[in-house]
Amino acid sequence: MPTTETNRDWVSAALDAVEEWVVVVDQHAQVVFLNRPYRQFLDVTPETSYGRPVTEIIENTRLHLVLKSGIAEQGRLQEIQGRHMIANRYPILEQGQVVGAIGTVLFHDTHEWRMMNTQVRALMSELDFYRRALDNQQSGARFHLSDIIGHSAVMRQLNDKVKKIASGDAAVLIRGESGTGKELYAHAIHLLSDRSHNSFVKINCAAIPENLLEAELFGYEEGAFTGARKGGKPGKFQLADGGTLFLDEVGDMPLAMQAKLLRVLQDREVEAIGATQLKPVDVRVIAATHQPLEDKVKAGMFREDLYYRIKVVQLELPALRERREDIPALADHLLERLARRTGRHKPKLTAQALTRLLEHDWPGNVRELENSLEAAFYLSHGHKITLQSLPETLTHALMPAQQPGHTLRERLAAAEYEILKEALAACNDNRMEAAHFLGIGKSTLYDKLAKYQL
Ligand SMILES: Nc1ncnc2c1ncn2[C@@H]1O[C@H](COP(=O)(O)OP(=O)(O)OP(=O)(O)O)[C@@H](O)[C@H]1O
Repeated sequence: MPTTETNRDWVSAALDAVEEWVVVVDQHAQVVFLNRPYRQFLDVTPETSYGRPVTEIIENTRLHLVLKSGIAEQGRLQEIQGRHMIANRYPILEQGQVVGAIGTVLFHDTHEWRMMNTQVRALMSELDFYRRALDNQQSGARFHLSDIIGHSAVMRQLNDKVKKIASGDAAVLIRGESGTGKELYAHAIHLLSDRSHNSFVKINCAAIPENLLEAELFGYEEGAFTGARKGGKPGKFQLADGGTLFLDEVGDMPLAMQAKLLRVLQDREVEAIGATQLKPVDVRVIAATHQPLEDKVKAGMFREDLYYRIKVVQLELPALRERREDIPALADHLLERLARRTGRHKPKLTAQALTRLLEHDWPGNVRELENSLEAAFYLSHGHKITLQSLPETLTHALMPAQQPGHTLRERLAAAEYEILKEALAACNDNRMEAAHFLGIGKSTLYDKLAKYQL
């Protein structure tokens, strides 16, 4: 059994062998140990340094402060003899009492640190690239119900409903404003269902030109048209066979395609373009929309029979402003995700910044929160996100009416803001109706609402 003395020698020898510089102080902030590389850099010996106050031996040290606060400091910049270093400092505890402190200097020069950081970042972005490529290839569901953040009453009710309906085969229509998490829920339902071991396939009905949508959905046979791929191509329905097909932005599907989709859903058979035979498919459909489909049905732009077929179960996702109590947890989760992706520390939101996030109306919902935090994350210095690091859309969300200017442009903007607010109130926040009421197009209204953060 080695004695305490030989143990101590052994530990000193071990600490001398590492590249990092190590310093240990007692509870009076006097040096009790400096490893050899650190002694060489400081040009001291044990005889000239041990027992002396650390502040006399190491320039800009904070070990004496760590002794007082009992709080560790990590990754701090420290300048010694004109060189910048990255230092870590930890209190040493014995039975809950601070009995000393230990400091390490990781990179002796910020250049060394920057090189390392650049390498890590390059690796992380490479990893991100391959992860995304893999996701696209598998086209699978990635998000579980547990990945959906929200403990507000409305979210708890929603999640209870999801658990009840997920296992069946009923068609689900997910409704909610843009960025509320409709796709996330589609993933979660698939993963909770009996189809989870089969494919989850997504198609965005708004993003694919009308003339290509049929081929995308139902596939084509070899020679079906000029330019058709040799061997043909399976459609999303065939790819999702046994699994789930997620029809995003279903409200934007052209009428002709709606008729074909309805037939497939009723007969459970698909006919690829150029095929002579129908093929059976077993697909559960989850559709999503940010538009009021009833209005589209009334306007003759969406088939009523298809509407009833896809909305066997309806899920209404709340806007973020209707569940503000979830904002702190969501912000924390999104910052954690950013930190993991970039290999940086997760910054903390200052109280002021958090208050601002809680006040904002979030027309773009969780996606807007995510984008705002990402911008702030890159703008912030150190470990904090302050009010100043938030994007201008949040900090300058002072409405024109609150700050009426003098110029014609400012006064017109203030009047426009008031008119929009009144129209929304008169139409119970129904944007389609408000656009109609004001005699402007829907997209013009959306642009104006975004401009004034309404
Ligand atoms: N409750 C939530 N918890 C965690 N992240 C969320 C939540 N809701 C949304 N997000 C994140 O917000 C972003 C937008 O979500 P998603 O794409 O599912 O919204 P969407 O309603 O389908 O939007 P759109 O209608 O514009 O397609 C995603 O990055 C998603 O991960």
